[in-house]
Amino acid sequence: MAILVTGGAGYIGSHTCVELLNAGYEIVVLDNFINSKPEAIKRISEITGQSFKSYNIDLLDEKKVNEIFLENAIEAVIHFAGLKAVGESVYLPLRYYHNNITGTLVLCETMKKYNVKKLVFSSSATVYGMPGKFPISEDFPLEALNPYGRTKLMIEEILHDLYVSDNSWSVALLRYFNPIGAHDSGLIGEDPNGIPNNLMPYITQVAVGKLEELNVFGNQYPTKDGSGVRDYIHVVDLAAGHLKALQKVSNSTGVEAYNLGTGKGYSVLEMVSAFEKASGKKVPYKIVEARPGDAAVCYADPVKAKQELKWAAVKNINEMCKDSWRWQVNNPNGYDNKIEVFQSPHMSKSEDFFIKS
Ligand SMILES: O=c1ccn([C@@H]2O[C@H](COP(=O)(O)OP(=O)(O)O[C@H]3O[C@H](CO)[C@@H](O)[C@H](O)[C@H]3O)[C@@H](O)[C@H]2O)c(=O)[nH]1
Repeated sequence: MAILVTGGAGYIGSHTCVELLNAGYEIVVLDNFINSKPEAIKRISEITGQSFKSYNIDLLDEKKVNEIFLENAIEAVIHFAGLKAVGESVYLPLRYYHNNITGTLVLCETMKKYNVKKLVFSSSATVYGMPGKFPISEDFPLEALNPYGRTKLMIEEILHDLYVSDNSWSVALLRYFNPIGAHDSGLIGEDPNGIPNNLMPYITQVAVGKLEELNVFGNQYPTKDGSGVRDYIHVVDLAAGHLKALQKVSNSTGVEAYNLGTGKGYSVLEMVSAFEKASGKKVPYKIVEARPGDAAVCYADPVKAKQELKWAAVKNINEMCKDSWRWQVNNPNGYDNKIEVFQSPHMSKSEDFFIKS
């Protein structure tokens, strides 16, 4: 029996595949490689020393998705596949609704057809909108602020309806806070297209000399230093949370949402100094206007995941920064061309960050 991982070549998907293989699961990956690279698949095998089936298939292609279930004995699905850029979703709402919602409908229809009813869904803390108090627990009111967030919220609701229609389904809705970091091999990590939208890849690209300086979006928030506060979580901790959720859905029925965060908030300026300390690199920055739609503060109450999934994040901010940096230094162009030894003129402690061979 195998676990189907949709979007398994992506940032969180690839790290989860490594944890699944290391834990002895058989996996089958589906990815359309629109926002990911086939090289990630090779590297998952390189890290784990294991091979697995990977299909270059779009979830919208019902016939091909059906073939995966015909060819493999799928017992459960971890569903990462989806478009995820907030800003882009505002300009391309139909693309986001079609891809994320219809893709999920095709997946669930096929699962139903093959009597596979265990699903771990990649949701997001974005479903809390702009909460007024902290920490955020799973019973907070839900709200979407953009089409991307609305797709996550709508999919959560669709999965609830599915369970109401058939109580033999078992679904975990995992609401991620801010994943950063990378596998400590330096072989897989976040590989954004073009200029990064998110803080950590932006910081690492400044540190490696690809971007000139970081723009800190606002310093007038009601936070300790005026910059925005988020709950950053190591992607390997996040991946481990998926294995715990998989065990949970395998042994029960129902639909449950879980926050996957650390419960701690760090400001943008604290992240800059944590990164400088971990990497030995300076990160020049300037304060610019706040980004429209950004919350001042966002951090999780992770107690439900601890109690019900027996999961808690264990990696600290220093490990998150070190691992993000190692990935960036070893792969200055992401997966595009693997550079074994990268000599940055700015590097002070570079030997720490070369790919382990
Ligand atoms: O160049 C940058 C990028 C970000 N920030 C700030 O850094 C923090 C984190 O921003 P970012 O990394 O973009 O994450 P979020 O805006 O918190 O959004 C992430 O977290 C959400 C869930 O909470 C998800 O819905 C989104 O997809 C995901 O990108 C915020 O205070 C931003 O204002 C900067 O100051 N400069």
